[in-house]
Amino acid sequence: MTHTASYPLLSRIHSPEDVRQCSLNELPVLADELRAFLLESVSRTGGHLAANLGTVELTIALHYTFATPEDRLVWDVGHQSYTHKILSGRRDAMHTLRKKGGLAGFPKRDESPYDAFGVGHSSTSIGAALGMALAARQKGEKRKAVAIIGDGAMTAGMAFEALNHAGDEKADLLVVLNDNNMSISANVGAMNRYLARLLSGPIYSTMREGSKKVLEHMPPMREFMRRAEEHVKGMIIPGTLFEELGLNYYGPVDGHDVVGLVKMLRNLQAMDGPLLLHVVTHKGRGYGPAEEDPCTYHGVGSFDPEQGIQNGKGGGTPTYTQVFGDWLCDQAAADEQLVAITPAMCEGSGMRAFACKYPDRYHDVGIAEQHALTLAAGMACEGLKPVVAIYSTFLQRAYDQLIHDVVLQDLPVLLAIDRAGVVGPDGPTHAGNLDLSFLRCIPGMVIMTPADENECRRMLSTGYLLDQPAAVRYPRSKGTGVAIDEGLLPLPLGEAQVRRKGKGVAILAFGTLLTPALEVADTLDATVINMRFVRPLDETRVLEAARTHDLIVTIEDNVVAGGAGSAVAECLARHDVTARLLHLGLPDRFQSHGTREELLADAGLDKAGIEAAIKARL
Ligand SMILES: Cc1ncc(C[n+]2csc(CCOP(=O)(O)OP(=O)(O)O)c2C)c(N)n1
Ligand SMILES: CC(=O)[C@@H](O)[C@H](O)COP(=O)(O)O
Ligand SMILES: [Mg+2]
Repeated sequence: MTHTASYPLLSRIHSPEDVRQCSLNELPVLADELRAFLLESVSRTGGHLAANLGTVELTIALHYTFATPEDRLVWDVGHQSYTHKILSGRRDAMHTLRKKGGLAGFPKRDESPYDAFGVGHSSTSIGAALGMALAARQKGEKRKAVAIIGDGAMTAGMAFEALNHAGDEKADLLVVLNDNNMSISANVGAMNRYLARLLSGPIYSTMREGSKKVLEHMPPMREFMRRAEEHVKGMIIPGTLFEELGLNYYGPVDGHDVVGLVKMLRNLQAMDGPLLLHVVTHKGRGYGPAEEDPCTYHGVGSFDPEQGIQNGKGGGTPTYTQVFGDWLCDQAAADEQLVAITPAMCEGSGMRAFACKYPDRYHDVGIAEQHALTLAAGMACEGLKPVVAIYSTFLQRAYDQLIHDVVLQDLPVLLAIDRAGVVGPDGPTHAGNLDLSFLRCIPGMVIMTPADENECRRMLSTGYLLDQPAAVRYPRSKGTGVAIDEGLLPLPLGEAQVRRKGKGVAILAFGTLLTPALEVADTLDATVINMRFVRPLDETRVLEAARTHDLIVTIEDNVVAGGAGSAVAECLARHDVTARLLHLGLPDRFQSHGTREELLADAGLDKAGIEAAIKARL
């Protein structure tokens, strides 16, 4: 619960309507209280901290100015929407953030009428807000649609596709570009440099104070624009890229001056047509450690704000991500044709060491998954050996590029698919539950599911050495603690491994669920086969198991529909072998947020669930 003593003004706010009752002078006080509340709350629950600290004033100003929820606020990614959640009636539930049954980490349409659009993946805001604006126009409804998008999210093709359309449609849309000069790590690309030029160039430097004053004192914008539109815009920033795309550009303005923001937004509110407001913010604002190191404070676990996050080396069992990062450096040392590509997820994918060691062979393409795949294809055409490290959920966006540009041309690109299967607190937008299903149907792909970290390393070597497209998919978790080979030894392609010989039941495990499968097998005296490859499937082992056991159980951390178990069923059907089959996997619905362990247990994929399901079938 919020302590009234600590947050006297914030504790009076139960909805945006209450915000709108505040005087302008109270808004900076509200911002201070919100920032303190955010730090206190997120340091306990974990979540996305730095981006939220940076958008406090902007969020207050938006709710203060616009008639939400009638006017639509569409947050891009949504990792910066905590102030929005707090102001729209969810303050007292913030302690449940990202926990099972609690508030989602992103805006979600069924969580609140103020969440105009469900998000999690980047760069959808302009398209969605444009859709809402066009719908309002068609229905004859007068309301604003506002997209709030970061400079990182602005690097994606989707954002440009929507801008291109918006400028042409002349729809009633406001795009607020929240420019903090950061993605998760440093932002990249020519667009980023262009935005920096807008901020540092002589025009902005000399006009900054002047233009701010012009805007603060100008009469209501509609009237003003009628009188001198071109003149004023010319005074602020002439000829921006956004103007060329058909949006009226305003700014850059200070995103931490809440009163100035309100005045600016009120002016823009009175204008029609597509507008873009360039707002400059500081990621991590107000909390020293996060201001200095916004990357570390982008997404945090719980920590003591007095101490800050302690980045000890930690030792212990490595995560699959770390295993990939180590393998990448070792493989790069062994082969100078190796190049590595990330769509803006350097740290999350374990590539920081590689990026420092091999800067010329490291390519952060921005939030551009589609481009990442096609770029890799182009490099492979010229004899390089690209490794694309990508989260399972974000690979969904590059599906056509994978099929059309990589696999159809049989190019040797290795996908290191992290965050496969159950992910956890980020919820369904970030779940990697579908990849086996959507990869398995692509002719010519090799798909590997390591059961432990050593196998992960060996599978990466296997995929790398193949002269064809290959994928290794691994979860967001620590390994099992097995010893890891130092070399770069491949595995025999398409060969499963019998891990336990039993009778009656044969468990065919794909990936890290081998561990609970082995535990269950000890109780049931079942055979366990570590299948390793979803494609090519070890058909010999599958057929043999079917012929010598009463029940075949397939286990995977992918949805059952179309997953690895389906591959087994198809194999049996193809060979006209009849067997009793039990498919264990993720359910045929989107799983909500919670810890990985909770979500696996909910799906019946912990030891107890697996055992119960098999016994029930027996
Ligand atoms: C399609 C997709 N790719 C990658 C991500 C991971 N991701 C989340 S936030 C983020 C950085 C966004 O930068 P920006 O829009 O500038 O927001 P900031 O964190 O700086 O406020 C990235 C890469 C994502 N959510 N969606
Ligand atoms: C919002 C977003 O997409 C990322 O910040 C994501 O939450 C990172 O997830 P990991 O913590 O698994 O790297
Ligand atoms: Mg940013």
